[in-house]
Amino acid sequence: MNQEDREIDEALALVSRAPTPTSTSTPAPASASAREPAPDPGGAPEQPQAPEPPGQAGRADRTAAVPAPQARTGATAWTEARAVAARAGGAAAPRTVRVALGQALGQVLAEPLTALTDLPSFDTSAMDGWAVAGPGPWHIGEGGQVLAGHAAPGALTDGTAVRIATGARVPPDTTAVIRTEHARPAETEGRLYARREVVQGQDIRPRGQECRTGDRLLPAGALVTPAVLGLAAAAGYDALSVVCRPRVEVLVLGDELLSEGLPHDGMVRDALGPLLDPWLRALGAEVLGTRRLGDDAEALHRAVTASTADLVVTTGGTAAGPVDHVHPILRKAGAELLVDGVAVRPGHPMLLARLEAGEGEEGEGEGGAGGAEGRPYLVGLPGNPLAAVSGLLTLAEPLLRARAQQAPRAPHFSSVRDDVSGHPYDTRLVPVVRRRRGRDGNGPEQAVPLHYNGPAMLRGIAAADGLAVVPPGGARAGQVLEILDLPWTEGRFT
Ligand SMILES: Nc1nc2c(c(=O)[nH]1)N[C@H]1C(S)=C(S)[C@@H](COP(=O)(O)OP(=O)(O)OC[C@H]3O[C@@H](n4cnc5c(N)ncnc54)[C@H](O)[C@@H]3O)O[C@H]1N2
Ligand code: MOO
Repeated sequence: MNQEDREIDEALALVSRAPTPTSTSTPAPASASAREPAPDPGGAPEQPQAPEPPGQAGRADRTAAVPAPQARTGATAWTEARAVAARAGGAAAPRTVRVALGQALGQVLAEPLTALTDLPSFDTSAMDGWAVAGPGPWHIGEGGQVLAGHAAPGALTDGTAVRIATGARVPPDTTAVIRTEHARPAETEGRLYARREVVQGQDIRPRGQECRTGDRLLPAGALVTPAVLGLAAAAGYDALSVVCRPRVEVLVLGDELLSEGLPHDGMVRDALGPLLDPWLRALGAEVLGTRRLGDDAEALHRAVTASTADLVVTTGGTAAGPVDHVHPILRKAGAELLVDGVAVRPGHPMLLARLEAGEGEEGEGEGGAGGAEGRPYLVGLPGNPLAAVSGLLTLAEPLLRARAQQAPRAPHFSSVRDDVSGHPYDTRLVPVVRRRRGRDGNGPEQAVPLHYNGPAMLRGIAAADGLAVVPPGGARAGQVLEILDLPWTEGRFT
């Protein structure tokens, strides 16, 4: 490891001493000092209480030897949970809306983008220079110059030339454009000579070269990127039909949460309200609001049943404690649990439920929030902050993407630099940073597992580029793992 790596490792508190794949606690980072608490595993699963499968200790590749998670816990397997969430999101016909171009960024086209005009819409000069007709030398016409944005110029007669600007309409009967630097005007003679051979049609962009009116430029479902906005504008659009952003309401539960200042008297700062709103927006949602409800079951029931959102996201209250109200209120609200616990660490108490249609929503048209298949959903995120992030990426993201008609994210893979400990039966999601090997940083890319990845910690994820999907039993250094990109680092692992 070079000096720069060492410094960054220290700053990010990377795992630089690799844990063994089967250990249930990871060592403190190499940079650990007296400032740090006594070896906080900071990442080892907190509850791998099930015994290691006999005779397998120390092996990372023993996935096949462990019983199916369902058989052990009733929890849904991680990949299946994501698939269930995606199916739920895709169940409803999409709502669509027409928005001004400037508002369409990041949304998905509800209709194909069809050219409203030929592009270019007239024969265009590709260069600053001279429009010429027929073979040279050419008589320099009296007509001045042809500029972009001006009305149709008159036709060129054979043997004449006229100055022309890039983007200007080419006069009818022009046979070529000669770039300024390839032309020699003899002002006294009133003639233009070419410095090199002139090819018929050179530097003229013919009308319709890029598309003809009615050509399909992009399919429905394409993501509106800045480039798509540019293309749409060029093709004549002032507004676009897009799939509506899924509406999400966030309900933050817990009497112990503070919204400002330092933690005190057993109270902690709400880390999830500030995190979820922008993260959900980055996933393409319209966040209707974030409300703090404390541990009030009645208020939670009212908020869930009255919500007009497509997706209600709750935080905390998913476990079986005395004030964990999410399961009881879902029962009371007649909700259908689609996922009740996932075989993933952290985050295993996460859940997904289909709610009854909200009041006044039943009559909405096809694809409305209350349509037969358009019922709203609830994703219950565990209260531990990294567990909540795990639930967000496992359940909320696939559901929102499908609801917004966005294609599932293409999986990325990267090899891990260090051994990563695993849960005996469950998938682990571990924050990683991207690094390139080699002195000049031009070697193959690697994912470096970060320390401080315990369920209650955000220190690792805050420094991360993605989350590595660690199979049951862990992974060895060099093993290729799927990496979940974070919305703000999308594509960095490609
Ligand atoms: N007997 C069992 N207890 C627990 C289990 C279990 O299987 N059996 N699972 C543990 C796991 S794993 C998790 S994760 C949590 C999930 O608990 P809840 O979803 O009910 O969350 P809470 O109890 O409300 O809170 C847990 C923890 O997180 C803190 N928290 C909550 N909300 C926030 C927030 N907005 N910002 C920051 N921190 C938050 C809260 O203070 C607690 O410390 O259950 C375990 N228990
Ligand atoms: O430990 Mo809990 O895995 O979901 O945070």
